[in-house]
Amino acid sequence: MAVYTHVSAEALEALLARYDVGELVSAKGIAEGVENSNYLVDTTRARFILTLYEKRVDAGDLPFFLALLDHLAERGNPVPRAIPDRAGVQVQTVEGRPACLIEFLPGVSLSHPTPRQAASAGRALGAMHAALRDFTPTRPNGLGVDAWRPLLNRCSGDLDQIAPDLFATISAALDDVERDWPRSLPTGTIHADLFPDNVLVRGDSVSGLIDFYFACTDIRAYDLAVTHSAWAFDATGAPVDAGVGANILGGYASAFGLSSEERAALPILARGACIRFLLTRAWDWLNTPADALVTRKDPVAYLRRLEWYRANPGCFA
Ligand SMILES: Nc1ncnc2c1ncn2[C@@H]1O[C@H](COP(=O)(O)OP(=O)(O)OP(=O)(O)O)[C@@H](O)[C@H]1O
Ligand SMILES: N[C@@H](CCO)C(=O)O
Repeated sequence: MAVYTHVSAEALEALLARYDVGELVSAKGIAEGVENSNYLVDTTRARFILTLYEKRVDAGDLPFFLALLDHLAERGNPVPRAIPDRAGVQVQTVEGRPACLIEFLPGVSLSHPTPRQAASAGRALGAMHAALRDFTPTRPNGLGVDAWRPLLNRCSGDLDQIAPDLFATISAALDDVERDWPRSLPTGTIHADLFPDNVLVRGDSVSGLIDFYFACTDIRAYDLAVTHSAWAFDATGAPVDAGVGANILGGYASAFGLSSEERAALPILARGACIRFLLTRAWDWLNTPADALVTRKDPVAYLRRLEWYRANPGCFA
């Protein structure tokens, strides 16, 4: 579930009174998601998402994320904008939390993407990188390659509670990734978390890209590697239809292009992506009580992906 903060009807009506969006008809909490509190809000004029930012999103980063969404939407990318109130303000305070009223996008989020949907998602990622070529604000990647060793050390030997010898396995994998990490590939603004559940589709086509709260400035091909690692495997970490991963790459290359240097770096970038998601999932696993309302994501599914990329270095050729 992802409703950490309850929003009263009075608070919601007071919020909507600041906007030209009609009168409140109904509001209900959205169960999906783990980071923020999300409500589906219907007014007499339209449907919206109300997001209250919880623990992981730093309010100081919101201007970057909102400028990014405006920039992408202005260039025709299917991303939800935060609606400005009558005074032009996008970030409000609701029940003591920073909050935004956000455009509702049509479509459903995917749990088992098909190769055609993957091709559309790859194209959407490429189109997003193209539209961000002239986006000038920057934000360091707080979960980039330089953050993984400190995070590994914070998890420490507790990792072995998750799988035997996990600390030693990830330590050795990280030695390789740090040694071979590309330092001169093109960088730009990246989504950094384009999992199937952050993509909305109608039929075979992408209708929305959401959840930009890890967006940052980093290697563009790393975004492609993250996306491949998220789409080409099932929830247990077993590879799915090879057409899914191939079409993520093909769709991306057709929309933005992929240089031979970027393609050659994908195996190491993908192993880095596996370490990133394994470590953040492991941290949450070790620090979230098993009976908490939030569903913990399985770190071992990313160990399986890491092993698969090590065994299949030619998969991006
Ligand atoms: N702009 C939007 N338009 C339509 N549906 C949306 C929109 N934003 C969010 N949703 C719906 O709300 C659900 C939860 O949103 P989201 O994934 O952003 O949650 P979160 O808790 O912020 O992030 P996370 O996925 O990292 O847990 C999504 O799966 C999607 O169904
Ligand atoms: N997409 C991440 C969660 C952060 O939104 C994961 O699956 O581990």
